[in-house]
Amino acid sequence: MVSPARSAVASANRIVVKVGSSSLTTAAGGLDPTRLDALVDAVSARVSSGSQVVLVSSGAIAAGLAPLGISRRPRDLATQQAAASVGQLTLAHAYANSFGRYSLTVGQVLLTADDVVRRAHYRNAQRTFSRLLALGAVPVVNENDTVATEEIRFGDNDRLAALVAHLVGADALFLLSDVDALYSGDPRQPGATRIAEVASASDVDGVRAGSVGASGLGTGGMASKLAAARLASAAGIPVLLAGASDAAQALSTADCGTAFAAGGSRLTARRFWLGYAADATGRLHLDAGAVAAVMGRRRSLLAAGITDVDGDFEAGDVVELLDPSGAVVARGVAGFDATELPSLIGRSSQHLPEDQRREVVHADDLVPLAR
Ligand SMILES: Nc1ncnc2c1ncn2[C@@H]1O[C@H](COP(=O)(O)OP(=O)(O)O)[C@@H](O)[C@H]1O
Ligand SMILES: N[C@@H](CCC(=O)OP(=O)(O)O)C(=O)O
Repeated sequence: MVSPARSAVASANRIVVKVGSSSLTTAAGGLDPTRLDALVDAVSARVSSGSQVVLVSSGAIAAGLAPLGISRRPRDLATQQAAASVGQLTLAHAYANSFGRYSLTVGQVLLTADDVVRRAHYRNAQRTFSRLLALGAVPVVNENDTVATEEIRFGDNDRLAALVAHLVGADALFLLSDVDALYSGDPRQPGATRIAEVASASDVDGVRAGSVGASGLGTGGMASKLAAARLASAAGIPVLLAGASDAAQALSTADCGTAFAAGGSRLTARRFWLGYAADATGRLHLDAGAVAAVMGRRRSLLAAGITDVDGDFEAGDVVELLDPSGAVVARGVAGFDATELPSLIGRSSQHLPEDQRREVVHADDLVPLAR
């Protein structure tokens, strides 16, 4: 029987397809036109069957290496940026030509983390995607590597793709890679078994996901794909993780790879931003009672349940909420400046001055995170 996640992915109307560097390049480095064309064939077939597709493509750095005479992926940011600057042009040109075979027009969208993290930018990006799709174009997205600094980088395109999937209101996310599915451990090691369905977060509890891919060209390996799949699933979007060489099958019938079910209902743009996209500037450490109240009973966080505070934040900033073991369990908007809290924490409301008897994080501004 086909799982609900798999049929949701197969019949999704608006989709985001992410492809990794290792699936677009030759062993010797540089873009592989045959593989790029095969991907475009599969995406174009999905478009012609009525879907709207946003393509998140890595490969700029990899594509820029050969023209610059560099033989291995550089480690320093400046050379990565130079390679991306050269390679992004090659990549965009290759997509424009390849989609042109189907009379499809592509639009290049290069995003920095700020475009997703800042609310005004987020809405601006939403408008751009919406208009591009309405006009029948295929948006081709990448991180704006040339200007992204270490501090503000998304870091990997798997996360970027999950964020874009929410941003455009996608019905499914496809993560296409050089491996055909999720395995219980790195498939390069003996004994790893293939996982076809992930119905809930606990299904991947025992999975060992490496952070370095086989090719050495991409970033993040399977660990970043798993994190992205969790993120999308938490946002209510089902995910198919499949081999890029199976793109035609993945995008038509979805009967390959690993299907991740959407967990829960779709978060509103604001709650998704709060929980997963915004930068957190501080941390509130909670006692066990406070964790149960905010996570289980969806209550506001009161000063009485906070044991410690760190970071330099102001009321209105986003902070992380940690359980007694130090794990981040939720995020929310602080109701106080960091400097006000040390004299309030651990005290119940009736013992606080009247003007400070309010929630530290209001329930409406608090997003429990998926495990
Ligand atoms: N549990 C796992 N399941 C599947 N692949 C894994 C796992 N752990 C590590 N890997 C490795 O992750 C690689 C995919 O990551 P990567 O090469 O960075 O992909 P991409 O370039 O598509 O983003 C696979 O080739 C595989 O060797
Ligand atoms: N933005 C970078 C890709 C970063 C990245 O996540 O790569 P990958 O792991 O191959 O998806 C580039 O275009 O080279």
